[in-house]
Amino acid sequence: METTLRVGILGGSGYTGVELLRILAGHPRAEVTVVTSRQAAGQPVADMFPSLRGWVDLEFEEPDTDRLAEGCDLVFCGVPHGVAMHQVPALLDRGVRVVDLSADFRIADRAVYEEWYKETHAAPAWLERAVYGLPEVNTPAIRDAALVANPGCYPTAVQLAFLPLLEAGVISREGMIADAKSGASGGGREAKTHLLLAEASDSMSAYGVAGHRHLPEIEQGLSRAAGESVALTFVPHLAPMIRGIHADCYALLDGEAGAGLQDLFEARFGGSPFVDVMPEGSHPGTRSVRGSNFCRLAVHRPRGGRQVVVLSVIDNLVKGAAGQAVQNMNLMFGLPEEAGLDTPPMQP
Ligand SMILES: NC(=O)C1=CN([C@@H]2O[C@H](COP(=O)(O)OP(=O)(O)OC[C@H]3O[C@@H](n4cnc5c(N)ncnc54)[C@H](OP(=O)(O)O)[C@@H]3O)[C@@H](O)[C@H]2O)C=CC1
Ligand SMILES: CC(=O)N[C@@H](CCC(=O)OP(=O)(O)O)C(=O)O
Repeated sequence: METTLRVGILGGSGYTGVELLRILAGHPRAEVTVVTSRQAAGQPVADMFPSLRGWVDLEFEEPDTDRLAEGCDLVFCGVPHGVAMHQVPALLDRGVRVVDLSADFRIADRAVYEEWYKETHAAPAWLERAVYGLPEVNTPAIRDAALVANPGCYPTAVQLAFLPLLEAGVISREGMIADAKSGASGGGREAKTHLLLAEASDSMSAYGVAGHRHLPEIEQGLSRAAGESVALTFVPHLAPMIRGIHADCYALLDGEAGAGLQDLFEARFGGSPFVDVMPEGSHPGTRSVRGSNFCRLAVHRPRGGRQVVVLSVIDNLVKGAAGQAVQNMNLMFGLPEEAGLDTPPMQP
């Protein structure tokens, strides 16, 4: 008889938490047994999120390591960075496998983490053992991992766009640019002035141009793919939408390598169920992936010149967070990679 995986969500009242609950409600082999929130402890989940009435019959609980360790085979950690590194090791020590959605275990080099996150890392030994959870790169290691560091939303969109080009060595290491726009849910559910409707809607603004904390994570992934250090100019924007990331990724081709770019991308992602390489010259919108775990890519080479432009769209809460986390869970427990995730995007 097939067993059901018992799953906990630490930080279940946030945007990634409720997205995990939505996805897992339709998962054939996993059941959420514990969901935590300090502020909503004792409150039925469906009272806070009426969208889950009839699907989730649980109450939020205070975060408690014993309860999570006894009730769960795997815990998704959806708490802020700087918090996760204090809570994850105790679960791992109890034999629970963890997918951490925060940034705390994504950057292998402790000094780089501490420089960008302005925190002393509380669990450096686990930093070394964590597996970076981009399945399109790391599937074998993810299968065996105790701790998976789920990638950030911008890093997912940007890395998938550049990986085939770097792995094949067809672009210059100079002048790589990622110009990316994110929906407001990327900023989390906590009240923040710049995310108020009257601030974020009907306007768009760049931020973090001098250095966003996702830059070292993206450069780490791109450098691993290239086999040498890669630098990037990364400009994130807050866009007037709720979900979605649209990343325009620019690079200069080396020599005459451009002719087979479409074939290169199709071959690279031929075995990746959640990466869709669209017909050459397509313009995918964020709506084409909304609510789904897909990344859609479109390769352009304007006027047949040296410039290559790869458009990459994801839903920040799904392929950029909760969906990718479930994809990682599926790999860790030998389940079909698409389990719980094989639903089409929402249109409109
Ligand atoms: N939003 C997005 O698109 C993405 C987010 N992420 C990352 O995923 C994580 C969760 O993000 P998101 O859901 O947006 O964040 P939210 O701010 O929406 O939710 C945070 C959750 O963590 C809980 N929490 C906060 N502080 C603590 C604490 N000290 N101890 C225990 N629980 C705590 C909150 O509940 P309570 O305060 O009631 O305990 C809440 O459930 C973050 O690390 C984020 O950076 C990653 C990729 C994309
Ligand atoms: C629009 C917005 O504010 N986006 C967030 C990034 C999203 C996120 O949660 O990043 P981590 O996964 O690394 O935590 C930001 O720029 O900080």
